[in-house]
Amino acid sequence: MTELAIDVQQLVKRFDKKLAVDHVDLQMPRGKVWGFLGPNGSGKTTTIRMICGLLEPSEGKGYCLGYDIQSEQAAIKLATGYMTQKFSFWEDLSIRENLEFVARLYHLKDAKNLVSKTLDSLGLASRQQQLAGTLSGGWKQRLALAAVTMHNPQLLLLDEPTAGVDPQARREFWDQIHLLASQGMTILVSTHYMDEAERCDHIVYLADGKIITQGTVQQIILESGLVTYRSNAENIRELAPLLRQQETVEHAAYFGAALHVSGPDKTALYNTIKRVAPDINWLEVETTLEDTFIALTKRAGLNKEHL
Ligand SMILES: Nc1ncnc2c1ncn2[C@@H]1O[C@H](COP(=O)(O)OP(=O)(O)OP(=O)(O)O)[C@@H](O)[C@H]1O
Repeated sequence: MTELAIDVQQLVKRFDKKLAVDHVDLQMPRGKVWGFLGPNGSGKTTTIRMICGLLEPSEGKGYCLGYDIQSEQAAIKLATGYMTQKFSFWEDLSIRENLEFVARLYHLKDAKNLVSKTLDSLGLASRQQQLAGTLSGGWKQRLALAAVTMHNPQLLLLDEPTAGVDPQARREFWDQIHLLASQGMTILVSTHYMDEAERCDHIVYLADGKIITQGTVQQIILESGLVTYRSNAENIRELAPLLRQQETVEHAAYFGAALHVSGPDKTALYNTIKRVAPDINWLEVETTLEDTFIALTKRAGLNKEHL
């Protein structure tokens, strides 16, 4: 068994003239939870689809669980579970019937028992007779997770699995993710939520198809070299646009009622905020992952309106 769950080199995907994925290298060890982050359209889904053999790369090569992504797609499909952004079910079938159908698709042995076990482990047993079409977002997502893990894949690829799901359901979903990881499953999950990113062993940040940075949360924040000041002053909203125009300010963004101002040079940043907003109290705070990603996206020349 290879040590790397994913080992791809120089992956490129072009859709006509659009370069969706731009020479991506990924070496992901087994048994870890990796997070895929990046603005909308940065290439996360396209990369995931190439890794699991659903999309032919324009260039590059690689292996998923030791299988060649360009010639061994069938083996990859059996060894992975892929939860797409818009997972779908047979709405007129019950939860149990949906899972039994999936079990048959994978030719799983002793399907009835396996479905019962899966229903129990994901807390779905009490609702097994409910029609999938009548489930709320959180329950649908649980059903989707059951469907993609029932064949006991070595690798789970989850594409924004918690989008539109309430905080309680998101937390429970992440408890399941960590449980599966503790049982040896490797998990790659794309997300826009910072709290979810912080629950990953390793983060890969993409912008415009390229990997901008990767590492643990601490490494990414440290390597950004950013210093951050915060103010809760009442009139700070009036000053924010002016602060954003300053050369030494790399980003200024609200976190609730507080304004975070970040830049790479501590002295220059402090001098700037004291010049622009002299009567306001500023407190140096730890740079957050969100501060870092906003600044990195800007460094890459990718404000949202450009995407
Ligand atoms: N089948 C396709 N045909 C043409 N362009 C595509 C196709 N699939 C993706 N793209 C383009 O490739 C780029 C990357 O898209 P992708 O869906 O991989 O981004 P993403 O990071 O997953 O975005 P999101 O966070 O919104 O899901 C986008 O500009 C998208 O419009």
